[in-house]
Amino acid sequence: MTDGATPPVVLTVAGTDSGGAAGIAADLTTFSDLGAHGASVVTAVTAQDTTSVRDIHRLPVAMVAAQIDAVLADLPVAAVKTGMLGSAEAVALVADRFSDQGLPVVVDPVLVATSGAVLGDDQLVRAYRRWLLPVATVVTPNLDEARVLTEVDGPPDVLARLLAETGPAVVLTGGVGSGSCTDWVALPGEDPVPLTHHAVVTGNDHGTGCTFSAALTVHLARRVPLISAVTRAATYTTAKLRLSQHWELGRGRGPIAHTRGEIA
Ligand SMILES: Nc1ncnc2c1ncn2[C@@H]1O[C@H](COP(=O)(O)OP(=O)(O)O)[C@@H](O)[C@H]1O
Ligand SMILES: Cc1ncc(COP(=O)(O)O)c(N)n1
Repeated sequence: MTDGATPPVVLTVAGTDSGGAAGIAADLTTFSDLGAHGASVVTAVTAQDTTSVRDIHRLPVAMVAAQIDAVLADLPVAAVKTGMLGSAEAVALVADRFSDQGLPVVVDPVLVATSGAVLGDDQLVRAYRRWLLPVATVVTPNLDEARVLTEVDGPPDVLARLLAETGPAVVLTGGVGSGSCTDWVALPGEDPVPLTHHAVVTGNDHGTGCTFSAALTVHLARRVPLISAVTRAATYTTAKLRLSQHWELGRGRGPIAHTRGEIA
């Protein structure tokens, strides 16, 4: 982007993390870092730190709707991502509002926090399957989320293929092996493709999935083709993990960097 040019508008519909690692904090800093203007719709407020989620306050669905409507009525949104939606009603609302906008819709099906806290129940999982996956352009579950969504306990490529049969492209993230990570990309009706990159050995990975899906959303807003957008989002996420690799923040899984350090 050249200085002074109007940036693309990217919208996140997600929850807050009081510890500043995941959710809206991760999304807005990533949008900003990658040159997009971030709009944000808050679905839930979490009292959360690096060790746990202590409490969750879900906003009334009418307030979530009012925020979405305010943004859509005024700003030229180029792509949207969803994070923690918090209730089946919010999932249905988001599906309804974005089904006919003609925008890339990236769905990060947040069900469990890095700390292990459950952020979505069975009803929410059913709502994802019924309403939001059919509307999504790309869904970005990790292996646990893919298992919950498919109700199948298979390997990542099989789960990616199964999920892609429900409509969206799938990026099944985060198979961290010895020295490398493999994300599986599946398009409906095609063989899943593994994308492998360097793994950062760190305990500071709270907010990693949000950061990845936010970066992916910015690239899709700029109409970068999917495989290239996934590769660039993974490269960005890896650089941020490298930056915070040795940080000592919090007593649990520390945050992925949202600072602008020296990024190779
Ligand atoms: N230790 C790591 N080193 C490098 N990349 C990682 C590491 N952990 C996750 N990633 C990458 O970050 C992105 C988000 O993955 P993931 O950790 O599965 O998200 P989530 O927070 O939803 O579990 C993926 O591209 C994944 O490969
Ligand atoms: C508000 C909110 N949104 C998303 C996540 C998931 O992020 P992570 O998987 O890194 O814990 C989270 N913990 N809190």
